[in-house]
Amino acid sequence: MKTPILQMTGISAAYDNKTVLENINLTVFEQDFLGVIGPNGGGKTTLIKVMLGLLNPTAGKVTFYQEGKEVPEISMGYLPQYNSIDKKFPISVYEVVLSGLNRQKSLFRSFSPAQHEQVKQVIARMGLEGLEKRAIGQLSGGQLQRALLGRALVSNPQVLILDEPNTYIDKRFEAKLYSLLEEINRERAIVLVSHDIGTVLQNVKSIACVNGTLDYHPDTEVPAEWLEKHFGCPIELLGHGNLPHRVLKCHHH
Ligand SMILES: Nc1ncnc2c1ncn2[C@@H]1O[C@H](COP(=O)(O)OP(=O)(O)OP(=O)(O)O)[C@@H](O)[C@H]1O
Repeated sequence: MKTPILQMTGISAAYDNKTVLENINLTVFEQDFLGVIGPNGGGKTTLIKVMLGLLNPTAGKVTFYQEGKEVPEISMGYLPQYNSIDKKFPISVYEVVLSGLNRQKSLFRSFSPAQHEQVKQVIARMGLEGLEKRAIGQLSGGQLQRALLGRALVSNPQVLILDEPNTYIDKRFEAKLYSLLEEINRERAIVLVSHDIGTVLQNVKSIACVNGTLDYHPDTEVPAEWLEKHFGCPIELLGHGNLPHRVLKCHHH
């Protein structure tokens, strides 16, 4: 039996009266690995902003659960889109990861020794030892991604939300990211937004396709017709490694 931790019911969202999401229903379960796919501008980032409470919906509600009981909130870690990061901001790797604990710190107290220990452990887990003092502007894309993943994870959130993490790194490092995510998913739910349908289908447990409205698929045995219908593009099934995966055919919008 799957236990829900986050439920969106009848959610609509808009910017300046322009509706971008309409009547969305979606449940994220404990240990879920939900892939959010959809065309450019379809509303994927808007969906996770509503999940995170960064954008108020114009209709509907988001409900959170812990051990099956409704609670006012759950802890969520967030890896934002690459282009939303100010790489000139003068902050070190250590400070970036530490900032993931800001919500757990009382206003006029400094961080506790236990919290600094948590930061050190996460930095080691992300393979960033030795880079603690380096400014984020002097990191490679992959290192910056791991620092921000560390920030998202350091508070031990119940859900980890990643917006297009593949844009940080080149293809060679993508496999490393996904094995790290597989490990993280043993401890918590993950919501992954990505353009890359092929990679998503190989790694996630369930799929939501967002294009103004949302269509949910409870597993990754997604028929090509379903993807074509909801993604709005023709899609082809390809053999790739041990797993079949689907890619977009050449097409024009
Ligand atoms: N802050 C904003 N103000 C006004 N309109 C916005 C804002 N953010 C997004 N939009 C618009 O809302 C729609 C959905 O955007 P959103 O970023 O959620 O889509 P997306 O599916 O994440 O796109 P992409 O795949 O390109 O990242 C788009 O038409 C976009 O132009």
